[in-house]
Amino acid sequence: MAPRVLISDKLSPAAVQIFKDRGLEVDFQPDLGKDKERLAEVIGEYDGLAIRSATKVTEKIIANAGRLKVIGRAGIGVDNVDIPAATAKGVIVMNTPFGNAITTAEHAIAMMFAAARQIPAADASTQAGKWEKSKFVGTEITSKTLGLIGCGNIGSIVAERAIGLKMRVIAFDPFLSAERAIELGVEKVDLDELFRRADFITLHTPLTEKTKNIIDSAAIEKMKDGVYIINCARGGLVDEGALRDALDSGKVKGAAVDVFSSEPATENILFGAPGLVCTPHLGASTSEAQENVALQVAEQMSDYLLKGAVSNAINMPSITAEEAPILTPFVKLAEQLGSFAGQLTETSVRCIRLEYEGDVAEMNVKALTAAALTGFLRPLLQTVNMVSAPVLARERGIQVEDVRREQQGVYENYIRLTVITERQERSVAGTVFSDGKPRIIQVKGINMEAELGSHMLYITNADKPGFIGHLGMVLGDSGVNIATFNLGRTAPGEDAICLVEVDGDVPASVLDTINRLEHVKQVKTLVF
Ligand SMILES: NC(=O)c1ccc[n+]([C@@H]2O[C@H](COP(=O)([O-])OP(=O)(O)OC[C@H]3O[C@@H](n4cnc5c(N)ncnc54)[C@H](O)[C@@H]3O)[C@@H](O)[C@H]2O)c1
Ligand SMILES: O=C(O)CC[C@@H](O)C(=O)O
Repeated sequence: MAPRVLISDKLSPAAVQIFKDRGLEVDFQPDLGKDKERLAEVIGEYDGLAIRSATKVTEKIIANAGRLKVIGRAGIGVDNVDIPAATAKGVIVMNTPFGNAITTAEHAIAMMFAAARQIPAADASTQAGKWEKSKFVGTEITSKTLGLIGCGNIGSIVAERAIGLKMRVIAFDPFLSAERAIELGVEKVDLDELFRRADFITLHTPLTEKTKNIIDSAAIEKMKDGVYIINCARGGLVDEGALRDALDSGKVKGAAVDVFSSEPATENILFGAPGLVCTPHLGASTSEAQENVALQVAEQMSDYLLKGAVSNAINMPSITAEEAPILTPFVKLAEQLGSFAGQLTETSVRCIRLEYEGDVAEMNVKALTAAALTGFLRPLLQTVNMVSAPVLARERGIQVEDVRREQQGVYENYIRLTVITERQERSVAGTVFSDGKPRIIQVKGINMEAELGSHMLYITNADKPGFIGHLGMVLGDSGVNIATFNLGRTAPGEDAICLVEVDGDVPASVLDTINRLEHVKQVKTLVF
């Protein structure tokens, strides 16, 4: 059955066409996102949800989304999605980080001019027939200092444009490297210096605990008299009450605001303030940007739902469409190794170590580690997947390590998973042969070569004559058919392991009989 996608916001119809062309079923209901109750009722029918900013994907929506695999945000900010809830449910959240960056940067520049020259007020006055030339004396921007708070995708485009307009650009961004600053032609400064020197301040950060109210009354106090503030990033970065006071007093000469602490902002403390220019979150609203983000989100979601390729995900390592088929057998192996170890682990786990050797060490090991953790946690948590597993492991205090090495032994690719508990270390290793099938090649340091079937018997025993015959008789007498039989031992007469694939469940009474056979130390059924 083709995956089903719901578009619950006003996305460009280009997205609908892409989904259809890629063979997905798509429902385009551009106003559904605003109706939380209805969305919660229907979301269970979909594998994918494509949104802009009007749809709030809350914990409740996610709880009802039984088959949802991916949420695609046609835009940058994902603050309308409960990411922890999505991650815990194993739902990938992806955005389109570049599709609207130029358009939003252009809006910030337009808003800077609009505030500096009071264009909206002058327009309203002129169209009202007032011709108030002397009322609208503006501020020239050439040679002025523009202070950027946040110099990522959008901030750096704003910087380039502002430099083109002959402004001096200074930037505060803890993650901006000295080299990148030089490349952009911006001067990296600390926040206080930015407040002290900037004639215009523009914000381009996400809203986080650190950036919330980054411009408050104390910050405004440090700024030049007559400064201009532009916010086309997120409401909540600026304390609106403090900005209102500063506009009323004239400390801030103008402010251009596209985003508000509460949206849709049908009323706001800023409205009516002198020098204020507002737009209703229009930063990304050009036909070009909307087309870009819609096409991009539809391609990304289709790639994931159809091929397992992951790009621009907030909560999952990327997997390209090219690498997805190459990675598939290794994902299966990593998941099997995790599952094998998880089913044998009964005490609390301190650390899981993944060692990747040979060709596989060159692959996307983040994804493989996520697959191994998925397999490991599945015996405990049925709904875990590659998205939720790393977070769930962390929440359970499990330290996860991965190591990559060149080929060490005979296997061209080799993955070993070691579980370290309070009591012991247990390793299981595997490889993928050229037939694309994963094999278990080592258990607790004992070599063997086993393909895992859906039902396996794991037996540890002493390597003594007659044991295998007895085991075969117990299984045969109980009507349990053996599909494959794999053996390994440390040395003749020493510790041995049997991995037996059987056709179906082994009743508890049969396990009990095997357990009582001479030389058996442990017997367990494993399900894959
Ligand atoms: N108005 C709109 O319609 C619209 C459109 C697109 C994006 N946005 C918003 O614009 C913002 C920026 O988007 P972007 O694509 O440039 O994001 P980005 O991730 O490329 O850049 C954000 C920058 O902020 C920096 N940063 C993070 N914490 C910081 C802090 N405490 N102080 C200073 N800098 C900090 C990061 O290092 C990064 O360089 C986002 O909030 C996004 O949601 C708004
Ligand atoms: O979809 C929009 O119009 C706004 C998008 C913007 O806020 C973003 O973060 O990308």
